[in-house]
Amino acid sequence: MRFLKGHGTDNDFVILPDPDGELDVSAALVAALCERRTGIGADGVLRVVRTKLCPEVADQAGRAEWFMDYRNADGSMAEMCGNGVRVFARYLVDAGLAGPGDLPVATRGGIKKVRVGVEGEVSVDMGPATLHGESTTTVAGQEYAGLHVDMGNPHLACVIGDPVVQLDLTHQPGFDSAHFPTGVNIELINAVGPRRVVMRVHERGSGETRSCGTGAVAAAVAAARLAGEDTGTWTVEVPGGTLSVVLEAATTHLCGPAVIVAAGEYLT
Ligand SMILES: N[C@@H](CCC[C@H](N)C(=O)O)C(=O)O
Repeated sequence: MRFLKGHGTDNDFVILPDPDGELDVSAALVAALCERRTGIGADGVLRVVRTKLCPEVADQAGRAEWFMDYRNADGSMAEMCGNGVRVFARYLVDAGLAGPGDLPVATRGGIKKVRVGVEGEVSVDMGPATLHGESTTTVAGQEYAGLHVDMGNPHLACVIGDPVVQLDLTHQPGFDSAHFPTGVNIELINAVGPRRVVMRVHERGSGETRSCGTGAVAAAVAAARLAGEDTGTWTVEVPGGTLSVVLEAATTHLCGPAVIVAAGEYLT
């Protein structure tokens, strides 16, 4: 099975080219691919398939040729992946399957318009953030309050006073499963300067990752709200690098590096 490997600020993905929809990508296969010792190793899988071949997103087929079939490292499906869609677009352009410029990509969270050049950073119009009130998480016995931000997928974005670099995120943080019945991505955030935050994230289905694009937008939204702002450009520092988030009245944008680093053959 042919694969490529790519990442955006160290949020890494196995890319499976499947233009004609021939692969049977089970949850077990995804988990095996993502396993860091016995597999290729990744936070998730991006299957690259023509939208018209996928009944679950058939309504998007007239507007986006390619569907990002995203899976978390445990094999579960997610609606959206902000870093993933930027890496996905980088792959399409590098492979000659799409031209540089504005590229619509179908996702379970709807069509996302990605702007990708022949080289350089990749940005995406992430759509509006939807707020659903507040909730709490518990990390190593400490409870933190946060904002439920929906970016197509669910986030609990917590701006906290404790230094996030010192948190132990090796275990699943506690959360209110009545509030988040399908699970949640949890961001722990420090406001460190004007429109600048430091973020760590524990992702649903993948554990702690070194970056999360939808999470970065959720973090900017939560920090902006505390600052009494709802528009502006925010810098989000994650363990894997730096992302830029633009908050506008009607939408949000995410920008940062997205690179393809390897290609090969998976043998089992
Ligand atoms: N890393 C992604 C988010 C991937 C999906 C998430 N784990 C979920 O289950 O919702 C990003 O860059 O947004």
